[in-house]
Amino acid sequence: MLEIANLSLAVGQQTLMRELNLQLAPGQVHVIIGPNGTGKTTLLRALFGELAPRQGHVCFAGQSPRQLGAAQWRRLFGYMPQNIQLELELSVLEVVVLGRLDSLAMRLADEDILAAAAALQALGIAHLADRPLHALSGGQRQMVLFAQVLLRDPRIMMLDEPVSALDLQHQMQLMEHLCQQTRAKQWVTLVVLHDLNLAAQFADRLIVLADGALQAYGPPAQVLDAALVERLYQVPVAVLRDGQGIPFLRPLRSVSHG
Ligand SMILES: Nc1ncnc2c1ncn2[C@@H]1O[C@H](COP(=O)(O)OP(=O)(O)OP(=O)(O)O)[C@@H](O)[C@H]1O
Repeated sequence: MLEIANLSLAVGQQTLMRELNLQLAPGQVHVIIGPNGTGKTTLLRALFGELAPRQGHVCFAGQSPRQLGAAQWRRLFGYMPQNIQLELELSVLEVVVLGRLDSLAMRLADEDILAAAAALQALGIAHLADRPLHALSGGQRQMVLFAQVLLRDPRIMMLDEPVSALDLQHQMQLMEHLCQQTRAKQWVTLVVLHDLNLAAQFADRLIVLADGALQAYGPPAQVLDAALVERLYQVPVAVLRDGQGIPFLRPLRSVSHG
């Protein structure tokens, strides 16, 4: 269990999060949604230990970052930040193997190469293995960085807008793989998404952030409705539901065009 207790975050004078309390269970996909600039990335950075909380604390399996030490704490995480700009000469396979940098001790075992190749295969991008990273498209790079973070095999998986450059097929592939691995490996998974329909389809729990505070938390079928979305984004939406009550949202244009 990843516990977030009474967590308040600030950057300079600006308070970004007030008294956040959450208990995030292993084996579940938690999708963070909310408007631009509401602190989603800041929350991930704070969990990873890049930003000290102003108040409150986090702990995993009963242990705090202070008890574990910073290096050991970060070793719990697979973290794929937003918009990574990498102009590396390394090949795709080499970049994916770097997911195991902590344990490599500057030596590559066959098993590391095989694991990287298997991750590329599982994501349908094995054909990219020998290409230099800088020669890939934005979406291809995003899939490669996902493969890299998979190779860490963390306890806590955090992905910040991992599908922002992906086409529909690769969005579904990445999210399906993430859900399946979250169940199989019992990760505590946190994903930031802006696509509310993708969030509704794949989240076990939604974490809704706005105005520096938690607005709602729970299964999408319970949490996501027109009133919440209109309040968050000031956009009118129509909401349909499938047989399981999973909402499907359609934003409505304010001016009718005929
Ligand atoms: N290092 C920093 N110094 C000053 N302000 C910052 C810093 N990092 C973030 N902020 C501010 O904190 C707020 C929250 O930023 P954050 O990146 O966490 O938002 P977000 O919810 O992830 O946004 P987006 O959906 O646009 O990615 C923004 O107003 C941003 O300008």
